[in-house]
Amino acid sequence: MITLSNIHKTFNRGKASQVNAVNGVDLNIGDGEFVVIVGSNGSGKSTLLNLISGSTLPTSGTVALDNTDVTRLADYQRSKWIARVFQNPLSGTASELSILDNFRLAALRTKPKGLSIGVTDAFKLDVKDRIALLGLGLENKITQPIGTLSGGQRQALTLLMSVMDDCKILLLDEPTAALDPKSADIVMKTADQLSRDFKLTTILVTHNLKDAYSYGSRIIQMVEGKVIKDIDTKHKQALKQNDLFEWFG
Ligand SMILES: Nc1ncnc2c1ncn2[C@@H]1O[C@H](COP(=O)(O)OP(=O)(O)OP(=O)(O)O)[C@@H](O)[C@H]1O
Repeated sequence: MITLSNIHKTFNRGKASQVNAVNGVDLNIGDGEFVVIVGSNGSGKSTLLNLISGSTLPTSGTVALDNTDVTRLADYQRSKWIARVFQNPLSGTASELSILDNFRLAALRTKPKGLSIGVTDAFKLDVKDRIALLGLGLENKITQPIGTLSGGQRQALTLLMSVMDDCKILLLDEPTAALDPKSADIVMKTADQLSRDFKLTTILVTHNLKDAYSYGSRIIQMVEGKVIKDIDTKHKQALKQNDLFEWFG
């Protein structure tokens, strides 16, 4: 589903501030894998996600999604494959608009410009059914401005909205970093459930090793822009949580 071949990303090339943020990464991620990327600050995790999403283009190397070379495609041109959720719960939604209107906008994300989606009874029912899956009782609040919800509720809805339109890849960049433990738990469980229900290929960047252990089918460690450890599904299954803490702690 995702193939990175000898990817490099250098910022500020030729200047004193030059950084080799991603430094020769080869990675093959198969359909339906839940990959967790861990590594210390500045090791290149977010840059790697940006290279996959297209919000950053590589200095060299290639990116393929679903066997299509997308190396030179911008992020909006990759949006039919990719949904992305960031750290800040405010970044994925429009505060003043109702939950329902936010879902309407999300449904339009990858549709041709000029297309509109009316808030029909069928659409409302579909949104309510999807929200009910979260088990947070938010299906009865769909006319409420989304800005009135807690960060965790909002992030769970952002996740749900991000997979409204048949995308295949879900990129999660520290989606729980700004949340309290209970909200973080809800968001991670939602991500896991959506990933399974929609058979998504998911990549999570996190500093939380417990989440990495609980949710990852594969765990990758980055250091200085390189992948230095890649624990595949078979080895992950045999792994104890403590092993992970010893390696990365
Ligand atoms: N747009 C940019 N311009 C210049 N340098 C950048 C840019 N984006 C990232 N970098 C640098 O590239 C390196 C990798 O950054 P990146 O954000 O990918 O690391 P990270 O592993 O996600 O870190 P963190 O865990 O702190 O979020 C860092 O040294 C960072 O300062």
